Amino acid sequence: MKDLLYFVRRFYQVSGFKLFFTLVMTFIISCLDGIGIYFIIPLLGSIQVIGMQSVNQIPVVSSMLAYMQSLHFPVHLPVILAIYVVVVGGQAILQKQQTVMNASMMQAYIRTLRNELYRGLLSAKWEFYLSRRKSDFNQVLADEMERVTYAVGLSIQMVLSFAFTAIQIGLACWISPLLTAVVLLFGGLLALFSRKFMHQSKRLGEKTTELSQKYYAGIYDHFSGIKDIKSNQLEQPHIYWFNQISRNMENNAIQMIKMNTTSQLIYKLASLVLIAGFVYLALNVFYTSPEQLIVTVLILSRLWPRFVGIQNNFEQLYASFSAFRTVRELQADYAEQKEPGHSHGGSSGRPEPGAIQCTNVYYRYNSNDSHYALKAINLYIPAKKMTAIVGKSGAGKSTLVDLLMGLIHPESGQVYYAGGSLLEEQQLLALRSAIGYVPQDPFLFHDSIRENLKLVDPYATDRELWEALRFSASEEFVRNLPDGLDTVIGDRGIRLSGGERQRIVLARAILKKPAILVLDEATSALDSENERRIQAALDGLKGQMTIIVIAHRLSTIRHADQVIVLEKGEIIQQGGYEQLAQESKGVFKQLLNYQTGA
Ligand SMILES: Nc1ncnc2c1ncn2[C@@H]1O[C@H](COP(=O)(O)OP(=O)(O)OP(=O)(O)O)[C@@H](O)[C@H]1O
Repeated sequence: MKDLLYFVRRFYQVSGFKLFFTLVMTFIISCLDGIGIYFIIPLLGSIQVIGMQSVNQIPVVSSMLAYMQSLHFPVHLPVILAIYVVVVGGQAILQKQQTVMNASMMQAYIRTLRNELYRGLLSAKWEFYLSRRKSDFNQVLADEMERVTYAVGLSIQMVLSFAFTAIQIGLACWISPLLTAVVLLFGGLLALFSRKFMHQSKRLGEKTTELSQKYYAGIYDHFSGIKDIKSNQLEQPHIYWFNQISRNMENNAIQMIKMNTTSQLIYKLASLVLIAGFVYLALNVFYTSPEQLIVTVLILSRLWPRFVGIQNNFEQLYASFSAFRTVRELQADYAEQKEPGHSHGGSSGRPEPGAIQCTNVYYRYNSNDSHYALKAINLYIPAKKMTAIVGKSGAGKSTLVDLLMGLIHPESGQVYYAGGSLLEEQQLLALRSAIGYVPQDPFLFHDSIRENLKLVDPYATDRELWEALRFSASEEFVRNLPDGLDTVIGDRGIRLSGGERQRIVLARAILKKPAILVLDEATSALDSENERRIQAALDGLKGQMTIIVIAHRLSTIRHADQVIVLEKGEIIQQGGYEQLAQESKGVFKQLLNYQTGA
């Protein structure tokens, strides 16, 4: 309920006066609806279905007719028909306007919620993404947001429904207090009975969330690993999985419909019993006149659907509780793990390009785990020099680089940047703007090479783009592509080879003119000729920017100013390439021997 109130409050904040306007409009529509209905009574009187005498005895109607007569309005069939047409027609026109307005309000609301959620998700720390399924973000942004918006619309409708029901109960009381009391009593008894349906709705709603999360996660995984699936002929188990989950979703939806229709059926049957009971009692016990009986049934037929509607809305609202909870939990999670710079709106100033120093840094991915990915790291990375990080697989190289880029934060120990100062929180984003990063598995968007490059500098000229491509030894192959810079490279750059992707991402990093260039196995997919060309280009950058390279192939770091050797998260060797190569023992020598075949 607390979550629902939060979303209703946000709706009020987003919609402002429009909400007020739509409430007023709904009130007018409802009044017109009521007038339209009660006008049927004099209409029946004028065509002599019931006597005009009886019509005048019905309180609301007699007041309406008296008012018309005071305005010198003749109460004849054509006049009554004309008023009826104007009232019901006016109601239909307003209803149409209100539907459009409601839809635009709901669309603005879902857009605002989605924007907030998306911005929030992007402002979280790196660690936040490590512990979550990315498909859950899709699921929340698409399905859960729809359910939340629908339920908020529903709850506002329910408030209005309550108000109209109250008005109608008032009118009904005026006409027949006893009858209204009996209807209310009956409605109250059924509301108690329907608690069972609410719980069932809530449970089915939770199942909907669970199944939809599984569905999104499965599809995301399958299409991310489609190459493995195809090459290992694993289509059948995946098709089977998809069939199963689709069937479960279908069953859940059918159960929901069955439950809704069962509750509606019970209400309908109850209304039949109620009306039959009334007719019987009215005619045989109270000897009511046929006119009174018609009016009685008319009131019942107006009030009862309102009870059923409110009941049905409650069921649907309960089914949406799981969506409220999922969104709120995600919001709370990313708010708690917000990256410091984002909370200050970031800083446009770059921290001075320069050295990085770590003193006694410890880091582990899980605080319950005894395994530290980095231990007692004491390290100095000089400005505008090339530092290489080597070590066996799992030694902690990528973790160390993530730490240097401020993606993860030490559990203990400190990281100093630039002129020996501890990075201020609001400078974190400025640090990132000074970093050019080329990862092991480079990511490119489904767009042209030009747009992929321009991501880091939207104002880059074609000359600058070609310069960056030349630097990363990509000029030749890009010129040979059918549309050159405008060639669309497919999802994640699938239409390029691994080496071509690496070179484009390197060109992108260079285009950013970074103060610190980080290459995480960035040349692993290159042939020796291209690798040699990039090596030469990187050598040319020494003295212009700080370069940090992770490399498995030791030939690529021959010209590094400093080599750091990691093992099990600790620095076990440190020094110049030649110096480490000349040591007779040690991990570096071992790695070198493996690679030279010695
Ligand atoms: N997201 C994570 N959650 C938990 N543990 C992790 C995570 N990422 C890495 N690790 C662990 O941290 C340690 C260091 O991993 P890291 O990726 O830094 O090694 P690496 O030297 O870069 O390896 P490689 O050369 O294979 O890329 C490993 O034991 C790894 O299992």
